[in-house]
Amino acid sequence: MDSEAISSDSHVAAAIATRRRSNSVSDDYSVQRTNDDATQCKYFAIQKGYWKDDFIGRFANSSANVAEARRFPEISMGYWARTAAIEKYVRGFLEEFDGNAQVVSFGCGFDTLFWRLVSSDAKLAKYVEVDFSSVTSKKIRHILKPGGSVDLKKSFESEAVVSHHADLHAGNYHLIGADLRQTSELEQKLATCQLDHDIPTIFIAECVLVYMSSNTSSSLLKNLVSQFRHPAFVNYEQFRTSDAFTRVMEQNLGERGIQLHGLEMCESAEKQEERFRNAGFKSVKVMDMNQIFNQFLDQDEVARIRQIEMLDEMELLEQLLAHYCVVFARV
Ligand SMILES: C[S@@+](CC[C@H](N)C(=O)[O-])C[C@H]1O[C@@H](n2cnc3c(N)ncnc32)[C@H](O)[C@@H]1O
Repeated sequence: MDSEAISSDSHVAAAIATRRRSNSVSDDYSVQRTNDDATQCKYFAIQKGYWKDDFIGRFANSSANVAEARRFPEISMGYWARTAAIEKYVRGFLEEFDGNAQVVSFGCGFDTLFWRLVSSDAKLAKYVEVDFSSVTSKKIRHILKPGGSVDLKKSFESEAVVSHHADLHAGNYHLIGADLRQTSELEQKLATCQLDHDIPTIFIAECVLVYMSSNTSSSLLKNLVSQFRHPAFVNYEQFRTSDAFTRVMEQNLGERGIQLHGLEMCESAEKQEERFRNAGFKSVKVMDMNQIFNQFLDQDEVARIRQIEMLDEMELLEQLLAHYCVVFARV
């Protein structure tokens, strides 16, 4: 067979594989793997000194090399800004209610915010993390594995009880395996965490809602407003999605079998506002990551971040930050 035929065959095969993946469980598998990317990028940025996290080393693969494109300073700055912004919103919320408040993290991946809060003596009533069972079971293994210099179990109020390999309950910390798109499965699993529906509760979705259809994420938000008396929501995801930047990103993700089913909600601040207001949230603030970087976050910290790896030009960073946003919504 000549080389052209081989290459066109492999093109066809790749296209068929992508189409198959997009409508099957392997689509979910590819989405779950985005957690590995986020963890490795955060681990890389932390090692560079962008921020301090004593816990991520338990979850990251310290021997894996981060792809060159993910080692650009712009990428590390973006990860720093998103982590810092979410942490600031959550800490502010917990302080506002003197710790008598709960945190629920949807699509938590290997996020370490629970440990960062507890180790800094932040007060909270309950912390619940949710992800696909295949992700939570891995997270549980990392939490419980012996050895290492940091013992994650030390942060728990009581001994960890694991069920079905995918759920862990330990005092005020809970990690549960559930598909956020499956309403009754999610509600059943959340019920095992005995959340108090009457106290203030902040929900986090860091790069998660975009993987679900707009209808599904909208009904998830509506359910929260109807079930919790004082919910707040901090959402980080793509933004300004109708230009070439997003098309290239979509194409790259598509080649890895990842579809962004909820991208239409990320088009503009108006779309985000509409989604949260329709779900019953009364106040909705949308900031793109340039605003987060230059106004919302501590400017001494921003100055320190800028020194770590000096950029020759700001255009790429500004372009990247313009395509992500944080939404903070309250009832
Ligand atoms: C890009 S990763 C982000 C992980 C973490 N929030 C962070 O920012 O480091 C997306 C996460 O959302 C989870 N996720 C996406 N769709 C989900 C669903 N329908 N149900 C449960 N988890 C989901 C994935 O498994 C993955 O862990």
